[in-house]
Amino acid sequence: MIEIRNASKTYANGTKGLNHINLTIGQGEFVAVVGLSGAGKSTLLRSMNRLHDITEGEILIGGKSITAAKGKQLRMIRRDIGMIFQSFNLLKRTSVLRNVLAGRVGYHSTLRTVLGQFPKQDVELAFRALDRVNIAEKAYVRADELSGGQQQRVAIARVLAQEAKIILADEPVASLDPLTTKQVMDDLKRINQESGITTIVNLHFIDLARQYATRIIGLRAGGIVFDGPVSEATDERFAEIYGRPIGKEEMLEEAAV
Ligand SMILES: Nc1ncnc2c1ncn2[C@@H]1O[C@H](COP(=O)(O)OP(=O)(O)OP(=O)(O)O)[C@@H](O)[C@H]1O
Repeated sequence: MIEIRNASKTYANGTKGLNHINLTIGQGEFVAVVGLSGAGKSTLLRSMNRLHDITEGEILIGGKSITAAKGKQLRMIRRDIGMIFQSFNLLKRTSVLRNVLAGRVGYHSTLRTVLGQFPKQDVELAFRALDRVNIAEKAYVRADELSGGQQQRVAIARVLAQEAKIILADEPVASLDPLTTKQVMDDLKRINQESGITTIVNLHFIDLARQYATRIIGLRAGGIVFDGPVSEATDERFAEIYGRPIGKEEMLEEAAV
């Protein structure tokens, strides 16, 4: 469970990224966060694993305050949270398998991981993870030789190898074409359903949000302006979230034409 209590984030230059956010997300939910560029979607996601420090309030992960955690405590909380980025964030010149094994670094000493000494069980786990996203045959290929969609699958496999309980995906499909977008979203959804991993995805396209999420959170100027099931996220509500009628650029199906 993720609990966000009265969280605000003011950047050093005075910009308000988050404005008094209160939110509870239960284990196993699939949540899409939507809103215009600059609404605070990335700030919200990155605050959840403390890539950003909030300036007010508190965030609890599984009942533990990540806001207050330090050192080992912080590392232990972060071990349960997998991140997926628009730009994949892989070690490009390194094999797919090593990239997936990077998900295991939180479980071992730094020396062991620097030397690349992962136990046999980790390697087996990494292969199982690659299998779940259908790219086990690419294990020994260099990451930068894969297509964008395949690279994002490696990033998903890395999170699976990490045995994360929460996946935070910050615009995971923004660099992908429409077909690959659907494949990656299908992978995320299947993993959410099979393993009950809480999944929070920042999405630009509202048709994708409706198709894949069970709950939609709309942000505007750092605040929550909508929080409800997909059935309530009508075009009218989206227009309220965006502060204007929804346009073609917010629909994958139309943007793809
Ligand atoms: N490092 C930073 N320093 C100052 N302001 C920032 C910083 N990062 C983000 N902001 C500002 O905080 C607000 C929220 O940005 P954020 O990136 O979270 O929005 P977003 O909804 O994810 O938008 P996008 O889809 O464009 O990434 C914006 O006004 C943005 O300009």
